Parts: sequence; structure tokens; C-alpha cells
Amino acid sequence: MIRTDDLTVSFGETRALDGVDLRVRDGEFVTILGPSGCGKTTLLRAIGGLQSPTAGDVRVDGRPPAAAQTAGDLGFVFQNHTLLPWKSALGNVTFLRRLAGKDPAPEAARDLLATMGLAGYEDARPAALSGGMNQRVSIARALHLGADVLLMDEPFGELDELTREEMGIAVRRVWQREDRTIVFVTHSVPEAVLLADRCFVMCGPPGRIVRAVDVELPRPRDETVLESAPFHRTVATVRTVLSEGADAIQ
Ligand SMILES: Nc1ncnc2c1ncn2[C@@H]1O[C@H](COP(=O)(O)OP(=O)(O)OP(=O)(O)O)[C@@H](O)[C@H]1O
Repeated sequence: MIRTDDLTVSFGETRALDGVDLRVRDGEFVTILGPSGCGKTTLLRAIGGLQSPTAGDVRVDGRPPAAAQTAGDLGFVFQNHTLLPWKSALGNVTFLRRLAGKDPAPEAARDLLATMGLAGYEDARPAALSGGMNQRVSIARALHLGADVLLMDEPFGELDELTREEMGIAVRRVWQREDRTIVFVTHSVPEAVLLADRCFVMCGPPGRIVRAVDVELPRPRDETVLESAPFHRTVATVRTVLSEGADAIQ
């Protein structure tokens, strides 16, 4: 379980997070949604141990995030993928597992690249791939690491809408097969609903959680979900919560 208790993060005069109490259950796929500057990235970085709390506490499976990271239980995907330029797509995907002392499992890495729509590009170096393709390589790399908890910050930022939907569904498929916990930050309401079991809506600054919206859609999900009435209903609910912002905090 991931839990934050009364988590507050300030940067000088700016209070980026203000008393955030978050609970994410093991095996859950949650999204964090909110307007620009409301503290989504700061929250994700605090969960990952990359940002120290000014006050309050963060625990990942009962441990401080740094301990979870040292144990290889935390994986990250950020907007700016940091692939090694001299390694192929396949080499980049297997590299982190090798570094963590795990079996590099190249066949599974090939499968993941194919799931990400990159079959045939295994030997290509980052310079020969588009930004969106490199983003998909970095997602495959994070999934391949096999960490229990995966933190993803706008990982589809460079992708067009159709590819975003395809990648979202692919990530959910891997998540469901391998029983991970995923915390996924996004600006996009449809994406937040398509992917999540629960969607945390934030407002700010100072960043606070307005509400957790349960997403009751079928599993596994595919593109047809996007046309369904429950999907549109949930999107409408989330939009209302977003527009009410701080007024919706009970
Ligand atoms: N390192 C930093 N130094 C100073 N202020 C910061 C720093 N990081 C974030 N902030 C401020 O904290 C607030 C929250 O920023 P954060 O990046 O977490 O928001 P966000 O919701 O992820 O935004 P976006 O959706 O635009 O990426 C903003 O006011 C931002 O300017």
C-alpha cells in the first residue's frame, strides 16, 4: 500500500502540497488528475522519494520510499525519457533489469516492445526513433523492470490521441497480467478515466485532493469502452469535480 499522511511540500513561499492524505491499495491502478500547477508531479515525486516532505509522511509498503527504491520495488516513467543513446531499444529495455541484478529476459523485453507497437525496432538506437517511440521504449523499460509499484508522470505526453489510447490499454493489459500497483499522472480527463480503477482529482496550488472517483468499467478494457455510457458518465462526473475544485472539498 502507498500512503501519505498530511503530506505538505513547500518550495520557499509556494505551498505545492497541503496536507494530502492518499491511500493506494496493492494492485490498484490509480490516476491523478488536476489543472496545471496543482502539485501532481510534486505528489508523485514525494511518493517516489525524489522530493522530501516539508511536513507529514510517505510510506510505500510500510517503508520510506527510499528503502522501497533501493529494494527495486519502485519504477518510474517521466515525461523526459532518459534512454541511453548508445544502446538499442532492446538494450535500453533490458539494461535496468541487468543493473538491478535480475535476469535481463530479452524475450520478454521483445514481447513488451511489440506490445508497445515497436516490433521491428528492437535494434534501433534512440536517435533513429521519434520522441513518441522513445517514450514507448521508456515505458517498456519501466514495465520490464518488474517493480511492484510504478509511478508514471504524463508518460504519453508526446503521443497523438489515438496512440495514447492504444498505449493506455496496452499498459493496463500488462498491469492486469502482472499484478502491479500503478500511480499515473495526467492532464486528460478521458485518459484518467480509461486507465483508472480510481481517479484522484486534485486542485491547487496549494495542492489538495478534492475527491477520489471510483471508475466502474469492465476489465480488461479495450477501445469499445470509450463508446460506452458508463465511460461518458464517469468522464462527466470527473469534469464536474474538477470544475468545482476547492469548493468540492467536504
Ligand atoms: N523545484 C521547484 N521549485 C519551486 N517551485 C516548484 C518546484 N517544483 C514545483 N514547484 C511549484 O509547485 C507547484 C506545483 O507544481 P507541480 O509541478 O507539482 O504541478 P503539476 O500539477 O504537476 O503541474 P503540470 O501539470 O503543469 O506539470 C507549482 O506552483 C510549481 O511552480
